[in-house]
Amino acid sequence: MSGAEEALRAHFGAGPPDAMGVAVSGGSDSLALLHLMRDWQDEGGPALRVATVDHGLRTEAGAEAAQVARLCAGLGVAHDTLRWDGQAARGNLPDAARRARYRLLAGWARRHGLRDVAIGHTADDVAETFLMRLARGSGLDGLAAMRDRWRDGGVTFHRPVLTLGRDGLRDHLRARGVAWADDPTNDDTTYTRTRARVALAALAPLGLGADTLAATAARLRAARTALGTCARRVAEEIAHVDGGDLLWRRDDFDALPDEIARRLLVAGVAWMTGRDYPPRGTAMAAFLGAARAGRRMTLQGCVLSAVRGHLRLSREYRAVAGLRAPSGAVWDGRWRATGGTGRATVAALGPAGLRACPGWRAGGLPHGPALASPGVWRGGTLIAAPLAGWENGWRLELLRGLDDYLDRLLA
Ligand SMILES: Nc1ncnc2c1ncn2[C@@H]1O[C@H](COP(=O)(O)OP(=O)(O)OP(=O)(O)O)[C@@H](O)[C@H]1O
Repeated sequence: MSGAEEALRAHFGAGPPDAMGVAVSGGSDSLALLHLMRDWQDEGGPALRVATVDHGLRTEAGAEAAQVARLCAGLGVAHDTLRWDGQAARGNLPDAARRARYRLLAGWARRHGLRDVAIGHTADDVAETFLMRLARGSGLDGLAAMRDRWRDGGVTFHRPVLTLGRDGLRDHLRARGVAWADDPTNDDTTYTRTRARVALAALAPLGLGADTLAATAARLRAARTALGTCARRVAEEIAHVDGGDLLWRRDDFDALPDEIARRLLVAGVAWMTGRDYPPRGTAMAAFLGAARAGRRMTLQGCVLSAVRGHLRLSREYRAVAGLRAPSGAVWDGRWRATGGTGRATVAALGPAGLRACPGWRAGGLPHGPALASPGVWRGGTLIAAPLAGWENGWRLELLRGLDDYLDRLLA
């Protein structure tokens, strides 16, 4: 067995799935992944099904998908082309395309009863990312290598060739006479990744090859995992949820090293807002400073305050003042009103809601969090405010609880 075959099989350990999907763009990395997986299938590895995403962004993309389909037909593997209507996307297009790709792949896998999907990131991708992050001044989290597997949308995505170099994978394809598609953006030096690739080639004579940098990034990933595990243990001890707020015991928080304290805050903000991307480093440093000083500060629509021996993270009223959702639907990404009868609307209590609910202090929430907390309204009239102590037949269910927060500390 070649080293590449061994590495690929080692990724799955003793219990590989019976069947799995492979995401193949037509580039060398994912084509080599496909061939390695296909050889394994003959020797008892998972049965394969392949998908290519046509993002509709380059004219050649359709032809490349058709080329992958032909190749799969030759290998006796089922192939599907998934199309994305990228016209609707705004903002950062490559990022939107990447997110859409994972969403489409997860949906495709679920439709075909596949719980695992392999993608072709390599050690070169890790090394290029490492250089790009160095250039941005990233710390441990940014420099750590990408995960070799993660769950999303009910599917586990695998990177079985993450420790292998691109050159070796290309040799594997050449030996089999397989041609791959070269994405023209790979030579376009307006892309940071292309410049990182060029820089990497220049660093090789120093002994700083892709494999060396990828090995360092893998060590940093192990360190990141260890810190995440410690942060989670600390949070289990000192954090709790009250209403929709997250609280940490202040004495314990103050005694934490900055690195752990920062992780507790970053995960708290992500938990509250549902955003995947952490705040910028400078903003986060200021937030940590405010936490240390017990000073009020707002970040990404969340408010940090020091109240009665606790640090309290709450939703900012301004961030949710305009949000409306029919009862039964999800409000602010994390609340659902149930139990009452008839149609109603969920919206923040705000000043009008608190006026309509004079006993709101009975709910135990401070004034700011009470303003931002959800109430149930009908035609502009408040009919229930369960978090402010007035249930009136309605319940408000928090869809992300403490466990979700704790899990984010490991992510
Ligand atoms: N159009 C596509 N169709 C199917 N799979 C794809 C497609 N594009 C990428 N992939 C899968 O994702 C893997 C990584 O590709 P690529 O490096 O372009 O991904 P990315 O996540 O967009 O990149 P980045 O590393 O810049 O975040 C490929 O090896 C392949 O398995």
